[in-house]
Amino acid sequence: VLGLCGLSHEFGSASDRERNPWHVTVTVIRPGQGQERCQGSLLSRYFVLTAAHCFHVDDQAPWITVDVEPKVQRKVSGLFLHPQYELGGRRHRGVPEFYDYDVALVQLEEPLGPSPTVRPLCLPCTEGASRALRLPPERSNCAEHRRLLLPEKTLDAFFVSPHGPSTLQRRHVRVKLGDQRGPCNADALRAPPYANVSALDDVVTPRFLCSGGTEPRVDPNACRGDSGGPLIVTWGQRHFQVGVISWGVLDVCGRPRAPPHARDFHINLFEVLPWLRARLRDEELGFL
Ligand SMILES: Cc1cc(Br)c(Nc2ncc[nH]2)c2c(Cl)c[nH]c12
Repeated sequence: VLGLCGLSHEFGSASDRERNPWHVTVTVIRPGQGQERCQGSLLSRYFVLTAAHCFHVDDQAPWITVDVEPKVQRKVSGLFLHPQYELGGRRHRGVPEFYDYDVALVQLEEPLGPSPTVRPLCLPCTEGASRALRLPPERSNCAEHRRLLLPEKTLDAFFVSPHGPSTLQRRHVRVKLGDQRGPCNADALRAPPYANVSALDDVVTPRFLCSGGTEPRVDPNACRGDSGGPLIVTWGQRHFQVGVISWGVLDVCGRPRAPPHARDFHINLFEVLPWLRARLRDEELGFL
């Protein structure tokens, strides 16, 4: 087993990688068609979780590489897009890009870690997460994980942005749940590609978590290149992945004064557990 999930070194002199040992970058180089870059997270020795929209349906595993740390590039043996992901699935409803179920798993040719700079994030609804949450056996279940990690109220979380070749910056955001969820989701229709969309439900589905905006505090926004990266919740000294960065309303990344309707949308991992469980069955994660 890969030891303790979601553990990082937070002491002063720790490197960015020691603080975020689960962070990887996924690169797709399509022969003769340029390249695409996304972020991802290590969930086990062989599997990286990222966004499905980083890939085309005909992408091959040999075209994909995973950068674990500077100059450590790993080959890929498999690519698994969520079966219900379909970017063009709602074109007939005026939705040019539909990001529902925007998640993918990338399988590495060789196993990784553990090491001080390479370690998986805790995946909810696994035994590793229960241990990290320090739950007694009678509370060691998926409903309890969801109650603790994703309560129906505004939630502090963070994502990680690469800031140059070897620096990783944590961006602290608040996920708008509870009574702030509606107003956050409503801003989805302010995204330029959705100008002709009439119904909010055509774009925002129950799979999404919404962050960003200026209340109660100005949240940073994800850049397109941050897509696929993990949305992380901290519990004590341990870190848990609750979402995957999918898309945003405006491409205002990095700009300090983003408007209140600059929101980012993430796929809620609790909404894709059956797929994660099936694909990660042999990874000894101990799904609950
Ligand atoms: C992080 C991120 C990903 C994607 Br994909 C974007 N593209 C997009 N969003 C809506 C329709 N298409 C954006 C934009 Cl725009 C801002 N941030 C983004």
